[in-house]
Order: sequence, then structure tokens, then C-alpha cells
Amino acid sequence: MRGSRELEAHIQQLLADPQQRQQPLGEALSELWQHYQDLLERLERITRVSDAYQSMARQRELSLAERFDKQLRQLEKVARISDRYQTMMRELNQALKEAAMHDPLTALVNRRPLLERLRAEVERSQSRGHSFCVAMLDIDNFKPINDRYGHDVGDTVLIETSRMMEGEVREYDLCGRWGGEEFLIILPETSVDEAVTIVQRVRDAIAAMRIRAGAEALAITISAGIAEYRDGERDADLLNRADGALLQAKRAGRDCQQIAP
Ligand SMILES: Nc1nc2c(ncn2[C@@H]2O[C@H](COP(=O)(O)OP(=O)(O)OP(=O)(O)O)[C@@H](O)[C@H]2O)c(=O)[nH]1
Repeated sequence: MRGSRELEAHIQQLLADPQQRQQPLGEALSELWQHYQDLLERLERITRVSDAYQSMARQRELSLAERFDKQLRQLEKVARISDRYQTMMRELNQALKEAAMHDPLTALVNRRPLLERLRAEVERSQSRGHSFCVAMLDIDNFKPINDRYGHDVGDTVLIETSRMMEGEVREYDLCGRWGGEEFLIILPETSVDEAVTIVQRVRDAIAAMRIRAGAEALAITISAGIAEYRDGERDADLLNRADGALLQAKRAGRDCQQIAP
């Protein structure tokens, strides 16, 4: 059996033959052949257009997907930058908060958190009936240390004293720098007797320390005033009583502690 190409070639050959054309079917077959050719051409044209359309659509789909991917990648990048920025801002905010609450020299909390904690302890004491104490502590004869050995040695004394103080109080006590060479310790749920023991321990530890100043080793002493919270008392009055007791300790010759009446 012939293949379709050969058959087509044979038909074309027959139709081209003038002798064959003379036959009654010749003209009709020639028209039919032409019709078949036209149909084939139209079919091929439609297929070409359809192919082109499909490939165009595919192209468009592809480029849409690519554009979508690109936008997505850009969005992810923006989200990552925004996340990093927010984390940075949160950390910065936290660092600023920390800095605002701490004394830069000794790293102890400063007055503001001390006052906040004091107010909280007053409220807690009023609602639960727990007693608590505060102790005001001050380095003795600190000015002569600065004058004689210089401000840097004075700073070291403050740093070492703070470190020792913080190491000697209990975990739930709060000790901070009240100002200059003065410190405040808040002792929650603590009787005056317990406070006396704790403050004595702190003072003993500080007195046992030696701080290098050139060839010398400096010893520091601390005076302290202790006050126990009285029911209904304002926080400022409690602090005044502790300060009064500290003044008494200084007047009594320093290196001692007094209890506020
Ligand atoms: N090095 C240093 N000195 C400070 C700092 N803050 C306060 N001082 C000094 O602390 C000294 C406090 O002196 P005074 O109030 O006379 O107290 P003092 O000499 O300890 O005398 P008493 O408290 O009465 O025993 C002053 O000389 C202040 O300049 C600080 O951060 N660093």
C-alpha cells in the first residue's frame, strides 16, 4: 500500500496530465483536489494561529507568574527588613528603658525604680498587712578619698561598694543608688530585727573589702539608718525617718547603724 505522500503525488501527476483531464471525472476530481488543498491550507492556518495564541497565552501566564514571584520576593524582603527594624527598635527601646532606670556608674537601679518599688511595697503592706523596712546607707568620709586619691579611685570605691551591697542582700530585696555616695535598700516583708541583721552583714562585707589606690589598699566604712514602715505612713515620710536615722549614725561617729524611732 502506498503512503499518503505517494498517493498525493500520484493524484497530482494524474490531474496535471491533459489526457486525464479530458476524462469525464477529470474536471470534477481536479476541483475536488483544489477544494481539499484549500481546506488543508485553512486548517494549517487555523492551527498556526491557535499555536501562536496558545504560546502567547503561555508566555503571558509565565510572565505573570514570574511577576508574582518577583513581587512576592520583594514583599518578603520588605517584611524581613521591617522585622529587623522592629526588633532593632524594640531592643533600642528596651536599652533606653534600662538606661533610664540604672545608674551608669554602678549599674544599680536609680531613684525612679526605687521610688516605684517603695510605692508598691507601701500598697502591698496596706493590703496584706506585711511589714517592711528601708535602709539608707552612706559611705563614710568619701570626700577625702576623692580629694586624696582622685575621682577615678572614688568611682572605683562606689562601684565596688555597690557590687558588694548587691551581693549581700537577698534576691527579693532591692538595692539602688539614691544619689552621690548614698544608697537605699528596700527590704520587703522584713521586720526591723531582720533588717538590722541584713544591714550589718552588708556593712561588714564592705568594711572587709580593700580597694587599690596606687600602693595603698583602702578600707571603707558605711553608716546606715533603718526605718520600718508604719501603717498608713506616706513613702516620703518613711524615707525621711530613714534619712534621720542615718544622720544619727553619722553623728554617733560613723561606721554604725541606727534605727529610726
Ligand atoms: N568619685 C565620685 N565622687 C562622687 C560621686 N558622686 C558624689 N561624689 C562625691 O561624694 C562626696 C560626698 O561628700 P560629703 O557629702 O561631704 O560626704 P563624706 O565626705 O562622705 O562625709 P560623710 O558622709 O559625712 O561621712 C563629694 O565630694 C562628691 O563630689 C561620683 O559619682 N563619683
